[in-house]
Amino acid sequence: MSLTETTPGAGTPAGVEPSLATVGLTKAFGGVRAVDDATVTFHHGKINALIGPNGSGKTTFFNCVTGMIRPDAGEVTYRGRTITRRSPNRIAAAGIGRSFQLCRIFPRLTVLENVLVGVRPQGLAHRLRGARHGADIDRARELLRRVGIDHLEHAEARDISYGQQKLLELAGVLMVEPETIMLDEPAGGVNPALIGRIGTLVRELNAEGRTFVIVEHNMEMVMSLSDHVVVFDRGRPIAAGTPDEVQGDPRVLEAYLGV
Ligand SMILES: Nc1ncnc2c1ncn2[C@@H]1O[C@H](COP(=O)(O)OP(=O)(O)OP(=O)(O)O)[C@@H](O)[C@H]1O
Repeated sequence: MSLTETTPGAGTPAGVEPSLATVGLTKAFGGVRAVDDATVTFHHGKINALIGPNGSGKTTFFNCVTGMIRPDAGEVTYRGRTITRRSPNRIAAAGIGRSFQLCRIFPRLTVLENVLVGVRPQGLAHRLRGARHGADIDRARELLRRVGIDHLEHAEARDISYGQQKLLELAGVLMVEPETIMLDEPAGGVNPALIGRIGTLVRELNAEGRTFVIVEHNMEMVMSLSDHVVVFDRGRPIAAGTPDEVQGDPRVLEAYLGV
């Protein structure tokens, strides 16, 4: 029996190129196996979603694959190359950008400065100094325009709405031109109008060639946006496929509803 048949989420259909992938990824906190022997493949050039009930290990999975925490066991590859246990900077340099469940912005910096600090991986002061090149500023402004908050360029980040902060974080991620973008709950705590804008941006950026891996609880967004959905329960994938396939999967209903 192939890996695809035994492990939901592990395989890639014919004609699909693997993007980010894990084999046997495991991370425990004390007695809790937050990610438990997870073998998952996301698809290059597609909008992938990672869903699952609260506490099923999605954020821990993101943190392991982006180098924020060290997995206890398992392999992470990106487009066929191993990136297991690399530092977050090296993983970013490999082409993977990410956002956080609770926005990571500098509240007392302006909106424009927040985008500029994404350009350089060193300390904050150095990043700001180094980023004051005209070309970087032009690009930061262009990205703010793109996400629709250019009118807020001089505002301090703490003074804009939470949804606008999510858009700001996305602009910061785009500043380093990642090939693959991982978003942790882009719609969480965001009003419906801005959720719509985030969805449209994801679609546009995907049409331009960027791969997405999105953790999200908003099922309407996930099902309307995604090409490929992986479902986690208790730290491991229990189903994977198109939105229609996973919605009809009894294992998914059981995980969500406990039926
Ligand atoms: N730093 C930590 N220390 C101890 N336990 C942790 C830590 N981080 C996560 N956990 C535990 O690991 C499990 C998975 O948590 P995780 O946040 O990865 O799930 P999630 O699917 O992202 O949840 P949610 O959808 O609620 O954000 C939970 O039981 C959580 O309490």
